[in-house]
Amino acid sequence: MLCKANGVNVADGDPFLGSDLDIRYATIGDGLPPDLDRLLYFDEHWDSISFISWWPAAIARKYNILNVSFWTEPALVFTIDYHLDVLREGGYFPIKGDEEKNVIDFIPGVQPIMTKDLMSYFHDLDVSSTTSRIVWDAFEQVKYADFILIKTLQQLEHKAVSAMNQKHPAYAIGPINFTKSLVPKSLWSNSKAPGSVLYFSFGSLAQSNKQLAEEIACGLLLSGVPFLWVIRDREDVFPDGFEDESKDQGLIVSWCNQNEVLSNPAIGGFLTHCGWNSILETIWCGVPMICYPFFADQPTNRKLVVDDWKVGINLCDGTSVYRKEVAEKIKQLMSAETSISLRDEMKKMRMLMRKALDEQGSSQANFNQFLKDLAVKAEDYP
Ligand SMILES: O=c1ccn([C@@H]2O[C@H](COP(=O)(O)OP(=O)(O)O[C@H]3O[C@H](CO)[C@@H](O)[C@H](O)[C@H]3O)[C@@H](O)[C@H]2O)c(=O)[nH]1
Repeated sequence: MLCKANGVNVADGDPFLGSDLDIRYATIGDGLPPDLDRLLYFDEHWDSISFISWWPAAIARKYNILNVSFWTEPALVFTIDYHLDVLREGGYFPIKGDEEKNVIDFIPGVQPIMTKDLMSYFHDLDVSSTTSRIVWDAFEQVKYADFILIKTLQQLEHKAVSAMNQKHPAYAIGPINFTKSLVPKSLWSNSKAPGSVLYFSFGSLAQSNKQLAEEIACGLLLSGVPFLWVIRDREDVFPDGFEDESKDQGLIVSWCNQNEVLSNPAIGGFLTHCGWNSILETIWCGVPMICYPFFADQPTNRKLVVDDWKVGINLCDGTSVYRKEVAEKIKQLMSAETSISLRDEMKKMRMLMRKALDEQGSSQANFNQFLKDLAVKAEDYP
C-alpha cells in the first residue's frame, strides 16, 4: 500500500514522518497574550482566529490546489455542523427553546439527539455573534474541501462517518499523535498506589473560575482522594488555605505532559472539560472520566462519554456544582467497587482504539486509503 511503502503510520506521532511527501507545518498564533483567559475573552479569541474558517478554501481555489480539511472533533459534532443549513432552515440554529423541538432526529448518521446536548453555539440566540458567524462560515467553506479527515475511530462512530461519506470523501483517521509505548518518567504519582490518583485539567483554553475552583477544591478535600491538578493561573482562585491544607493530598502544577500523566498506573480517574483530544488520550490510557463541559463541542462530547459509551460520569447532575456532590462523584469514580461497569466499558474502548491503530487497523487503513485517493486526485491538478 502507498502508505506502507512510504513508511507512514498514524500511530507514530506525525503521520507523515518518514514519508517522501513534502509536508510542512506552521503554527499560527491568535495574536493574544499567551496567559489571557480565552474563555473569559472568548469572542476576542474567536475573532482573532476567524480567518482560519475561510482562508483554506479560498487559497485552494485561487492556486488550484487540493484542499484537505482536518477536524479534531468527533464525527458526531462534525456531521451536525455539516448540516447547519438544514438545521437553520428547520429553526434549530439557533435553538429557540421551543419545547416541540427538543429532539433532532433527521441528520443522516446521527441518532436522535436532545437539543440540550448540542454544541454551545446552538444556544446562542444572536446569529451575528462571533461564534455563530465563524461556525457558519467554516461549515459553508468545508463543502469546498476535496477530502475531510476526522480525528475519530470508525468503530466508535461508524454511522456518522458512513453517512458523511455519502456526501463527501471523509476518513476516520484518529487518534493520531500518540506514541505506542509511553514510558512514564519520574512523577510524583509514582509513589502512589495504582489507580489511586485523580488527574484534573480543563485543557488549554478554559481556566477555572473562582467559584467553580472553590467548590472543586473543597470537594477534593472532602473526598480525601489524592489528586494532580493542572491549573494555568492559580492566583486568587483557590479558597484560603487550600494549598496548605492539601499539600499531603495533592500536587498542583501549571502544565504537564498529559499523555505521560494519563499513562501512569497511579492515575485512576480524570476530571475533564471534555476537550476531544483529552477524551481520546484518556481512552488510549483506559482511564474513566468525570465530565464538566464548558462550551463549543464539549457538551456533545460529554454525551458520547457519559450517555453513549458509558465510560464517564457527570460532575454534577443539576446546573450548579456543589462541593458535597463533587466529593461523592470523585469517590464514586475512584472506587473500584462503584465503578466496575465504567472500567469494563473503558477496557473495551481501549482495546478498540489500540486495534484501530494497529498496522491492519481501521485508522491506519483509512489513512492509507486517503493517501491513495489523494494521489489519484492530484493527477488532475497541474
Ligand atoms: O497540562 C496539560 C493540559 C493539556 N495538555 C494537552 O492539551 C490538549 C488539550 O486538548 P483538548 O482536551 O482537546 O482541550 P482544548 O485545548 O480545550 O481543546 C479545544 O479544541 C478541541 C478540539 O481540538 C475541542 O474539543 C475543545 O472543546 C476545545 O476547547 C491535549 O492534547 C492534552 O494532552 C497537556 O499536554 N498538558
